[in-house]
This record gives sequence, structure tokens and C-alpha cells, in this order.
Amino acid sequence: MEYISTRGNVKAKGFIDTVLMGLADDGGLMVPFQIPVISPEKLAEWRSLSFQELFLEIFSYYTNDEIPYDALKEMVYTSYSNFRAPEVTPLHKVNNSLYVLELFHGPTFAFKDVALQFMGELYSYIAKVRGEIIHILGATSGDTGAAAIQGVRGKEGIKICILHPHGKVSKVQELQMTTVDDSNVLNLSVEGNFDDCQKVIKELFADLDFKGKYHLRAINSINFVRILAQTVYYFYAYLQIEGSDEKKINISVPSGNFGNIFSGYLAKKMGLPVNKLIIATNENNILERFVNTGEYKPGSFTSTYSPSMDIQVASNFERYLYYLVGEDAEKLSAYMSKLQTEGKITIAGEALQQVQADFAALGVKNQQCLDTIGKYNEEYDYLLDPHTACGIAAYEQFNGAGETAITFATAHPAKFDESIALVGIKQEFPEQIAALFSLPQHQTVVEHDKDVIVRELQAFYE
Ligand SMILES: N[C@@H](CCOP(=O)(O)O)C(=O)O
Repeated sequence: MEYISTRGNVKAKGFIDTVLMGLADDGGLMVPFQIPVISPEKLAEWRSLSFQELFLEIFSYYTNDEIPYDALKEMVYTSYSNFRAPEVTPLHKVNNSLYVLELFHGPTFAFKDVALQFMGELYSYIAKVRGEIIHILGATSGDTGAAAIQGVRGKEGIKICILHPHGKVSKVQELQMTTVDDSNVLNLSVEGNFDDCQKVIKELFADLDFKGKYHLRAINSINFVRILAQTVYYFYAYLQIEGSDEKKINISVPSGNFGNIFSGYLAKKMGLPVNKLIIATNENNILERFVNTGEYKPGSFTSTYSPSMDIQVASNFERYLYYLVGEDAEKLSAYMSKLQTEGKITIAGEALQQVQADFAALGVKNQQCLDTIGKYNEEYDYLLDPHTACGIAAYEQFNGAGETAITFATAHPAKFDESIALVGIKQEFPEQIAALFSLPQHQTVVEHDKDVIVRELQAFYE
């Protein structure tokens, strides 16, 4: 399997080089040259596999044997050994039409652990075997940062710097990142929002001299391996439901940077027979507007009760657009330049019909998010975090009669107690989270200024 850029100006790469490249050197995103298709017979065989076995099966289509099987197996089993559920991502039945896939049983209580525990092992392996210097640079609206730091803290040959928006992540998210005292970790708390943080890191990745000199590596979903690792739980969830091949299964996904839902799109392209892919966002509803009208136009930033999805410019939208325009890198590049120069992209006609066939989308309002938390707590004694609540609200909107839905629980409610408290619910924190409140924090608050951030990075990486 070779990997190419959505913009068409990068020589085809192997698996490990694609991981190391992160953002493609031409400013695009790396995608597989050809997406492998899994036959229905193979899918049926996969029903009995554990999460780890399924992971290995799926990755075997993508890694080109660049990593010996035993080494990959060891990485996979190590990655999930510290999850609090033996199934890694257990499926919880709420009622006859709704299952919740609990993606929050990893060390930082969010879905990001699923891919980032593995990426930590993978980077460590690459550092050892290829002697590569791994200087991770990432941006977070709260969950990616904590999970990425946990994935690599204290690991030899790796340094990690995470930018998060100052005062715009939840208290627990902030503590999860900033109470880590390993010397290979730097937290920059940027006066700005997530989009500002992501913009700076993308500019630094696009500066090839800087990227090369400082060996910058990505852990955000611009890195294809994040997307691939996330496809595993789509397959796993679908295959856990008895008779799913005879039902219409919809999947509702809380979405910010479009990475998680894009993994679902990839899984579908690989042959997973999902019916509707439902995008759930909050009041930062650029994706809902795009699906409903064809206009992709970043609007103004709003702080909501689901801060991890407080995002306007969704990174993986570019990957989707690439497939929407028939894998035509020139057309895609023209669209991306239009976004730069005119501040929006507009899709119409058959292309828009295709978008609406691929996705349904709902931007959930703040009050609806809180009401959904209250309702499920009362009716099902099941506490949703605010992001999952948006996913559930979107499931309620789009799941048809007789259809079954899986909604992804992307985080544990304890990470967002500020929002849960507004519903009047008092929750007990898991002990790992309660313990964070007594630890000292380590972070540097910086202006939203690229030069200031560059100086911090140079001092850290040198
Ligand atoms: N919601 C994310 C934002 C970054 O997204 P990613 O999937 O590209 O890492 C977060 O919690 O940081």
C-alpha cells in the first residue's frame, strides 16, 4: 500500500514515512492510494475477533509488512493493556433501537486514547528501529492533548509539545495535560481558541525547513494513522450487534475536527455496511451547514457545553472533499485555494446530493445538549457527557423507525463536570480523575503569536 497526498504533489510514501510526514509536505493530507475492500465473507469471519485481533487484521491491509507481525502485535496488546474494559470499547445497550459504544475506558477517559495509546507505542518503535527523532507538535481542544501526552510521557527519544486554548478546555482536561511532570512534555496554553492553535501548528508543519530541522511529527487526525486506528471500533461495534448484517445500522458521532466521522467514512468505503453516518456537532455547526446547504464557511467561534467540539475549521474535511471530487487532486487543490482566498467553498447539484447520501448532520444547541443529559439520566439511569449527548440528540433526530443506531460515547462525563452540574446532577469522579486536583500544574501561558510559540518550541526541542 502506498500513500499519496490529497493535493497530488508528494511522491508516494510507505506506511512509516506517511506516519512521520503527518501533514503532507504539499499542505494536503495523506490518503491510501487505493482503499482496500473487505468482502462480506471476511467481515463475517471477523465477528468472533477481539478488539486487538480486529486491529491487527485491519492494519495488515495498510502496513505493507514494514512492521514485523510480532512487533505490531506487541504494540497493539501493550496499547490496550491499561484500558479499564477488557473489550477496550464495550457496547452498552440503552434500548431496542440504541446502543452506546463506550470509547472512554482508556487512561484519559476519551476516545482519543484508542488511537493515541497505539501511536505512542508506534512512535516509540519508530524511534528505536529507525533511529528517528520524534518531536511531536499538536493542537487540542482538550482531549487529544491529554491522550497524546499520556501516550508518550517519559518515552525515550520522544518529546511532545501541545498547544491548548487558554481557559477554553474543561478543568479536568487542563489538569490531565498540565499535571504531567515528565521532562519530555511541554504544555503551551495559548491566548486564543482551538482554531488559532491548529492554524499555528499547520503553518509550522507547512514550513518544511522548520519541520525538517526540528523533526516535527503529528498526533492530530491530520496523521493518517489516527484515522486508521479509529476505523477499528466502527468495525468492532457493528460486528458486536447480533444480526447487524440484516438490520439498518446508523452510527452517530460527536464531531469536531471531522477525524472520527471520517474514520467511519473510510470504514464504509472498506465495505462496512453502515446505513447512515450521522454527524453531531454543537453550536459551532459548520459541518451541519455544509451537509444541509453545500456551503463550507467557517463562522464565528462559540464556547459551548461541549468544548472539545468548539471548532470551526475541521481538518479532515479536506480528506472527504478529495473523495467527493473523485480523488482529483487538482480539483481538490482548487477548492482549498478558494477556501483560502474567498473564505468558503460551495458544493451544489449532484455533489451535494452525494454529501447528503454520505451524511446526516445536526448542530445541537446548548440547551438541547443539557436536556438530553437530563433525559437519559432520568429515563435510563445512564449519564452522558455533553459531547455524547449531542450524538444522542442527533440519533433521535435521524434514526428511522425500525432502524438501530450506535452512538459513540466519546468521553466520560467526569471530564465535563461544569456542564453536568448545570443539569443539577452531582457525579462521583473516578479516582484517577479525583487525584488530579491535588497535583501541581506545569504550563506556559503564551500569546497567540506564532513567533512567541516558535521560540518556546526551539528552546524545548533543542
Ligand atoms: N477535539 C479535538 C481537536 C483535535 O482533533 P484531532 O482529532 O485532529 O486531534 C481535541 O480534543 O483536541
